[in-house]
Amino acid sequence: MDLPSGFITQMRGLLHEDADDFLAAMMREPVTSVRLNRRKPGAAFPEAEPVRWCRCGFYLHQRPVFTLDPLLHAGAYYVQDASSMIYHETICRIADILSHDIDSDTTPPLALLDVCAAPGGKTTAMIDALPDGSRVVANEYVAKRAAILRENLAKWGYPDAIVTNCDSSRFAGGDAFDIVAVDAPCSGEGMMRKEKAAIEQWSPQLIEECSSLQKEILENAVKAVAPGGFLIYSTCTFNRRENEENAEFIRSQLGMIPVDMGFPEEWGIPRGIDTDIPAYRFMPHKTEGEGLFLSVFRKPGEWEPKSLRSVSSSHDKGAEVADRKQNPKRAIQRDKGRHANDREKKRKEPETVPEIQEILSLNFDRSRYPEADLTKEDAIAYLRRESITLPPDVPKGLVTVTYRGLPLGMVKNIGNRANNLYPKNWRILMQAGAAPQPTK
Ligand SMILES: C[S@@+](CC[C@H](N)C(=O)[O-])C[C@H]1O[C@@H](n2cnc3c(N)ncnc32)[C@H](O)[C@@H]1O
Repeated sequence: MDLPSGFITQMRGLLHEDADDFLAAMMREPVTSVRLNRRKPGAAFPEAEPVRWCRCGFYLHQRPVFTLDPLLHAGAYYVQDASSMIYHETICRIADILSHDIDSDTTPPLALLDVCAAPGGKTTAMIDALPDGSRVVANEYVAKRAAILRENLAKWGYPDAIVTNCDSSRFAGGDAFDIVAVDAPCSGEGMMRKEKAAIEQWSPQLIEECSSLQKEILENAVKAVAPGGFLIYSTCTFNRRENEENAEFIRSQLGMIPVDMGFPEEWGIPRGIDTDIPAYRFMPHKTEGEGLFLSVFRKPGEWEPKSLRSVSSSHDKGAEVADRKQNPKRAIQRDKGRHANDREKKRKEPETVPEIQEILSLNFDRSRYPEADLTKEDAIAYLRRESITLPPDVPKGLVTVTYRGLPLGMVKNIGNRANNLYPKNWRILMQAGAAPQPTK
């Protein structure tokens, strides 16, 4: 792997005597890590090593063929770079600050907006650190990526999360959210070990373009933060222009107050470079994981735990929130159609097939349908959308299929076989038997 010479020069200028160690670490293979879903327990990785800054994160010695693990599709864990898992601890610490503010031992449910959310790694990490009942809006600007985000969040199962597909300007104003996260599109220098494209696309001009897009997103995002609420700004790049300089922009131009998250020294996370703003830089020669810059800010004003308005509570409604803003007339007509559909559906019950989002949701009423727990082989066949055969004692009709007790989806059991109702566009294409890869 040849790093761009301009990038090497930039990093030598930033890191001085540390630069050789950094460049050597950039040549090493990335490590594989996973984060467990605290609300869907069931996954276990024996011999995994804990990630210091995330109690539910683990490094693996081997990279399993994740696609062929039904527990991944059930939402029991997420494959995530260890550095990004700092979002979990960041939300834990923000929640502590907020409960302290109101002299309470517990944090009330919060409203959180993730402005740049796809594919959903940081959203799911934040969800796991939020108190139950918190409302989450996960937004993604690129429509195709929003579809992946919707799938990943559905699998994670948190019921009070919605997905939107908007420009960040849609959120400017309203002061509605206790926490707003901007994990900004960036030049991706921190991903060079994992993604060849990050090397190929690198240029000083790209850094400039990213830096100004980030400022635009940040200006909008800050307007969505409630008084006394928090803004988290992160990138997966190393240059100061997109990192410390934008953190300075947030403080001086957007009037936000930097907050030190106080991560312990023994976690070994380097601080920001040439700045008095408390910021963290995950660097591969210091911390096990890819590059990440993180800084946290607070909006001036008194925080009140009141921000749970105007955020609806199902994935589907979420899509409509986005739609409605673009075309209110069409949304109203669709509403009329929906009420008629609801009546029709009621008449046809119990044949109505629940949406996959509902089946995977932690709120799914599992007593509504009989369940069949699948072997790993059958679970993979199910995820491939093949028809499977259930044991003879399973009732005919709609059946929830589970793997190690976690719902995967539904089938319509007709006795000698069961028709597969897994969503077409979610089906896995990989054949069984692919070999795991060593990671270190
Ligand atoms: C660093 S990625 C987000 C990764 C995500 N937070 C995660 O942890 O899984 C940045 C995201 O910003 C999106 N994006 C691109 N252009 C954007 C824009 N103009 N406004 C907001 N987001 C944008 C990208 O499509 C991408 O999904």
